[in-house]
Parts: sequence; structure tokens; C-alpha cells
Amino acid sequence: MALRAADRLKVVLNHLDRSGVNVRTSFTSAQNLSHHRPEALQYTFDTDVLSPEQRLAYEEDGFILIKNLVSEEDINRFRKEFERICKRDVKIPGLVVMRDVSIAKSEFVQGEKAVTKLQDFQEDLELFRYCTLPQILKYVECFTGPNIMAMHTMLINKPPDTGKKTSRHPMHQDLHYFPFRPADRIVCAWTAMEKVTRQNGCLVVLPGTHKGTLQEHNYPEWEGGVNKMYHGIRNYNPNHPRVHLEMEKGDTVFFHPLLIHGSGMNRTPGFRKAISCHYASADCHYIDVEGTTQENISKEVEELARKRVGNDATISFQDSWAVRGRLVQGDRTSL
Ligand SMILES: CC(C)CC(=O)SCCNC(=O)CCNC(=O)[C@H](O)C(C)(C)COP(=O)(O)OP(=O)(O)OC[C@H]1O[C@@H](n2cnc3c(N)ncnc32)[C@H](O)[C@@H]1OP(=O)(O)O
Ligand SMILES: Nc1ncnc2c1ncn2[C@@H]1O[C@H](COP(=O)(O)OP(=O)(O)OP(=O)(O)O)[C@@H](O)[C@H]1O
Ligand SMILES: O=C(O)CCC(=O)C(=O)O
Ligand SMILES: [Fe+2]
Ligand SMILES: [Mg+2]
Repeated sequence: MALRAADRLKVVLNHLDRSGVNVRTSFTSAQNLSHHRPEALQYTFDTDVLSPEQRLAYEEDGFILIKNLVSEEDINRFRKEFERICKRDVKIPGLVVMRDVSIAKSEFVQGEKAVTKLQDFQEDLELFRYCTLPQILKYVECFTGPNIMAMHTMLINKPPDTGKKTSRHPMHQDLHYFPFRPADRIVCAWTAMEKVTRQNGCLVVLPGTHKGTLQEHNYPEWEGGVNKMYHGIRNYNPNHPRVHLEMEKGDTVFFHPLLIHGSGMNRTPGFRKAISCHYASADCHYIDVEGTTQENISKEVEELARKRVGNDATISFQDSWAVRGRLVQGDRTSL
């Protein structure tokens, strides 16, 4: 299927070549060209990084896996920093340490074994280095264009399931959390910090779902409880083909914010670690989510912000993103 798609792209490129159009387009000329194309590429730019086959695969599937992109040495450094944070050797402003809901109230689980996720490590120089790695940004630019903001950072430490199935992440679209657009100029980079398999709860994706629209998200009705803000899509098509993304340490998947994905429970005794960053073009703009399916998450985020900073200041859903976002390439034009 990927090959047939690649063949089609070659036909398109040949056609453009023959019509005298320069196919090695830049960010802006790609946009200007799009309406002349027999089959426009909507999701990617040609920066000489992705092969025609890779571009077409992302256009069709909404994700692309690049093997061995982050070095063992870098990953080991991120791991060390994670341990330092869990031991409270360092205190990082803005960083949220999240425990699994099934052990959050336990006084017996301490240190890194209690931590399911670090959110918002943009002020941690060592972890934030991940978001600035040149080999990652080189790919990110294919989706965002040259002005790049790191909007959201996470280190996920999926714990062995306690038996309550709370280590699952329900099927969702990341765009649900983002009040900025256009969606096609946002991408997630997710790097395995060790071998991830179906057994320890690798990512599960529904290829092609990035071509759809943003769905309604709610808390799933799971008996054993659900982690805070782990909203999911209630009625995605259960017959849609699923791909389990098994990855080696250092492999990195780039995926579209509308791609439906989740992760299964961790059936192993070890923790499953991954580090990720959501990037957006700095040219994106904030949107008002009132009256949309995103109203529920926006209220929840604003409520949490009120609890943290007190009732006097109001931090809007949009503000919460504007303060966390960091420029990593080009100019901060809008976001
Ligand atoms: C694309 C991307 C954005 C997608 C995602 O990342 S989806 C997931 C995003 N998740 C988040 O942003 C969650 C952020 N988490 C947090 O803000 C915190 O971890 C909190 C859940 C608020 C807890 O923080 P904090 O108040 O410091 O912790 P405490 O230990 O004092 O607990 C306070 C009350 O919260 C409860 N709690 C703690 N962890 C969780 C949990 N994982 N899920 C559900 N409830 C939880 C805890 O039991 C306690 O409850 P009460 O004793 O008040 O009843
Ligand atoms: N009842 C459910 N409602 C919503 N999402 C679910 C439900 N059960 C599983 N999921 C989600 O589906 C995805 C895959 O979960 P699942 O537990 O089937 O993992 P898996 O890796 O496919 O396991 P297996 O190898 O047993 O099929 C995860 O994102 C998970 O959170
Ligand atoms: O690492 C995982 O299990 C997936 C996390 C995820 O999709 C998210 O937090 O948005
Ligand atoms: Fe996600
Ligand atoms: Mg399954």
C-alpha cells in the first residue's frame, strides 16, 4: 500500500517537473502551489529530509516512525534526570509530577515507582534538551515549517498495572488539549526510552484517522478509575485497523494531533518510559473553544490553574499554553 502511494507521488512530482514547476518547494511556495497540484500534499513540506515514500506514508497514515533517532547516551542522561526529580534532588518550576490514580493515596509507594508522568519540564535544562535535538527538529520542520514552538513536554513512566487497569491511556486525539490551529502544523515527537512492546503498553494507533475531525472526549467509564485528564473518545470505530507501535530504545514516532491513539496496560513488572514533545508552528493562532467539544477540558485546566495560583488571577486555557510554550527554532511570530 505504501509503495502504491509512493508511485502516485512520483507521478505527481514528474507531472510538476514537466510543467516547469520547481518541485523542491520551500514552506511558503508549497502553500502557494497547493491549489495547482493534481494531488496536494496537505500534511508535509518538502525540506529534503523525508523521502517521497515517507511523505506519502505520513499523508496517508498520520504518523511516521524513525528508527534509532536519539542516542543511547542522551536517553541515559534523561533517565538520570528523571531519577533526580523523583528523589526530589531538584525542584523545577512549573513541573507537574503525576502519580497513578491507583497509587496516588498510598503512603507506601515512594520515589520513581510512584510517578506515572512528568508534565511540563520546559524549565529543566537537561530534559528540555530533548526538545532541541537537531535530528528531531529536522523532522519536525517537515510538519510545522521553520518557526517552531515546543508547546508541551512529557516524560511518561507507565507503571506495572496494579490490577485496576489504570495504566491504560484511553484512545484519544491530542488536539483535544490544544486551543491552537491549524492542526496540520502541530506534531508530536515520542521517543522510546527503552524497548516498548505490546506487553508493556506500547502506543496503539488508528492509521488514517488524522484525516477526520476532532471527536468528543470524556472520561471513560472504567471500573478501576481513570487518571486525571485522561479523556478518551467513547465511540471510535472498534473495527478500524489498529497498529501496535513496538519500538526500540531511541526510536521516535512523529504523529498528527488528530491521529487516534492510546496505550494498553503494562503487563510487565518494569516501568515503560518514553519522552515526548508536542511542537507547533509559531505561526499558529489561538482559538476560542467556547461552545466546542473542547469546552470540558478547557474548564478542567482553568479549574486546576485556579487551585494552583489562587482565585485572584485568572489563567485562561489559552494562557496556560502561552506560558508553557518555548521557541526552539526561527521566530516567535504568533503563539
Ligand atoms: C496531549 C496531552 C496534553 C495529553 C495528556 O497529557 S493527558 C493527561 C494530562 N494530565 C494532566 O495534565 C494531569 C495533570 N496532573 C495534575 O495536575 C496532578 O497530578 C493532579 C492530578 C492534580 C494531582 O496533583 P496534586 O494535587 O499535586 O497531588 P496530590 O497528591 O496532592 O493529590 C490531590 C488529589 O488528586 C488525587 N490524584 C492524584 N493523582 C491523581 C491522578 N493521577 N488521577 C486522579 N486523581 C489523582 C489525589 O488522590 C488527591 O485526591 P483527594 O485526596 O483530594 O481526594
Ligand atoms: N474499554 C475500553 N474503552 C476505551 N479504550 C480502551 C478500552 N480498553 C482498552 N482501551 C484502549 O485501547 C488501547 C489498547 O488497549 P489494550 O488493553 O487492548 O492494549 P493492547 O496493547 O491492544 O493489548 P492486547 O495485546 O491484549 O490487545 C489502549 O489505548 C487502551 O487504553
Ligand atoms: O505514552 C503513552 O502511553 C501515551 C501518552 C499520550 O498519548 C498522551 O499523554 O497524550
Ligand atoms: Fe496522546
Ligand atoms: Mg487489545
